[in-house]
Amino acid sequence: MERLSEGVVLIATKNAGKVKEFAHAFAGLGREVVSLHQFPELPDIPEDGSTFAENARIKAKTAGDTLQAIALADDSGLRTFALGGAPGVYSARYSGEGASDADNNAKLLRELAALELPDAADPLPDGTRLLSKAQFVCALALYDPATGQFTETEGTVDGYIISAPRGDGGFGYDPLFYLPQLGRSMAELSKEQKQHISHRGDALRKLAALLEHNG
Ligand SMILES: O=c1nc[nH]c2c1ncn2[C@H]1C[C@H](O)[C@@H](COP(=O)(O)OP(=O)(O)OP(=O)(O)O)O1
Ligand SMILES: [Mg+2]
Repeated sequence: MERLSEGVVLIATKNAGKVKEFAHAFAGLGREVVSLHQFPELPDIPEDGSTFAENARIKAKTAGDTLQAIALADDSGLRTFALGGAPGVYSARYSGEGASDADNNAKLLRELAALELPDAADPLPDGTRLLSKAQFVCALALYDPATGQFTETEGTVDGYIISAPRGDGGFGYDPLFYLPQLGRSMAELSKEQKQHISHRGDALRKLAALLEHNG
């Protein structure tokens, strides 16, 4: 098993989109990241918690204990107002186990269309409809196997689900998540802009503040 070198941050994730965002954020602090892609022999971690925070703790503890390294885990997802908060903690497997981002986005639009609700706000100039208020949530858990302690934060960002995808940046539900204050979808932002506004950026800044405060 590959040894973790000093100063490298272990991110307990297999999501390539998250890895890119953490790599960008930690590069600003002069740190490199490794993800679970570097440890293919580790079995998949069951995410059977009922909250984002619980799932983040499960992933951080399993990876941290197994690899005997401080581990940072991210459990995140989308809450859609018109769907009573769905897909929530089921965001990654909304359209079934092993679902692709495209499958999940298609299901989200199908479910919203089936409701036949009035739009949540006026359409965009090109006719794209704002179907529902929505929120991205990111729970972060940093776990130290030497002490058994967790440091945890949660970040959010509010927006709208739109009727047609925009942009090709980011990952997951980003092309369908519209930020009215920027007039763009999350997938139309640069890495810097996404980090500035996103649930993950929010949670990371809160984590940095907490670690600084706790010494
Ligand atoms: O910034 C984001 N932009 C768009 N979509 C996002 C974002 N953040 C989370 N999401 C969606 C993707 C996935 O459908 C679910 C996360 O599920 P979640 O279990 O936390 O991650 P995952 O299974 O992809 O990787 P892993 O558990 O190995 O970290 O929410
Ligand atoms: Mg997952």
